[in-house]
Amino acid sequence: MAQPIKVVVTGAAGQIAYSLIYHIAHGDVFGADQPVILHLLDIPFMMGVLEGVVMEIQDLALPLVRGVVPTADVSVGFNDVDAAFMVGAMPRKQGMERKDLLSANVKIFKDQGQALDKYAKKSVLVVVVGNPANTNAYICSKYAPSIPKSSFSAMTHLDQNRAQALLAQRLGVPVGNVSNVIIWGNHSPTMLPDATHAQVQTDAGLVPVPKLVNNDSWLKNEFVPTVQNRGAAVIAARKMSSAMSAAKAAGDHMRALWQGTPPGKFVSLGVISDGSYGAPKDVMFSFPCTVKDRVWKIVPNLSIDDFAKSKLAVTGKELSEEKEEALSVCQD
Ligand SMILES: NC(=O)c1ccc[n+]([C@@H]2O[C@H](COP(=O)([O-])OP(=O)(O)OC[C@H]3O[C@@H](n4cnc5c(N)ncnc54)[C@H](O)[C@@H]3O)[C@@H](O)[C@H]2O)c1
Ligand SMILES: O=C(O)CC[C@H](O)C(=O)O
Repeated sequence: MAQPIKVVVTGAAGQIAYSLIYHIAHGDVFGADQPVILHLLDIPFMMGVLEGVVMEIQDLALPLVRGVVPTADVSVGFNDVDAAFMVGAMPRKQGMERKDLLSANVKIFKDQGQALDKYAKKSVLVVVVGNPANTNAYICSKYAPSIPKSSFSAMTHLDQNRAQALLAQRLGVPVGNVSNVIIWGNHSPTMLPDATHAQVQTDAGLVPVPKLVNNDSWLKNEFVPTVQNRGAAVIAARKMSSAMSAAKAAGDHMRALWQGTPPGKFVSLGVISDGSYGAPKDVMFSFPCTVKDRVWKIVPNLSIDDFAKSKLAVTGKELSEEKEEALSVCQD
């Protein structure tokens, strides 16, 4: 069996981590043969709660767990880690604007970027979940200059899963038969969920989703806003931010990075933009990607129509504005 890898989860006493830790410990993310040492980082006030989480991990009796390190000290939490789930941040509550999160959370990612730079392996893969995820990932990477920018990504896999599930429901097919839905841009209501290149596995082979849906108005006027606003809908119903589905998506995202994407399949990742598809450069923009040997590549040459182009411009502009605001918060 392989040597254990060290995996840090920040915000380890919180809602998302409570589900995410199980996925990691069970082998759903890094593989059924990959032992893990779990580094669980939270703030000093949460150390009591974290003790309870550690007891529960022990009581899971899962064979892949080879150690658990609960801590409020970044030099311990990030020490020599191979993979990092950056979850620890304030979630939006009902009545809060998404923008309220930026000033509250972005400084956490500056500090933790600096800590990753100092203590983590240089080969670490960093997935940012805490909101605003794309801009936090940008800041985290900026303050960790010794780690390649391509090792940082922001999670839009929850939006991808939401879009995939909505299409499966509309078409009356199993969700696992739908693939290659794309999330473009920011993990925010400006994102573009795009079914143009999505496919359904049928008995007759792969069939394009737009052909099966056969209703452009539904795709533009219902599918897109439903996915864009799903996070807010969950908050309105639960009075708390999505957690079980966010944890599953964080595992899906890291699994794609760690184990690669199947032939012909895309995964949406918020990654440093090279300006592909007219996106602004040097922001963490969600693109369709393939992954091989832990290296992602933006899928080239996909057709995008005028509707998509106009939406990409809006979400790109939002990301550029968020980046400027975050940089100014970090200078305060
Ligand atoms: N990208 C996505 O799709 C997505 C989806 C859902 C939620 N989120 C975001 O994930 C974040 C976490 O959500 P949650 O529901 O788990 O929140 P939560 O409040 O339940 O847990 C957050 C945890 O982070 C901890 N924390 C705060 N500052 C920290 C720091 N500096 N270092 C380490 N830990 C710290 C808190 O003490 C708490 O235990 C939120 O920002 C939320 O908006 C993102
Ligand atoms: O705060 C929000 O609007 C969304 C919270 C979370 O990112 C989600 O998508 O469920």
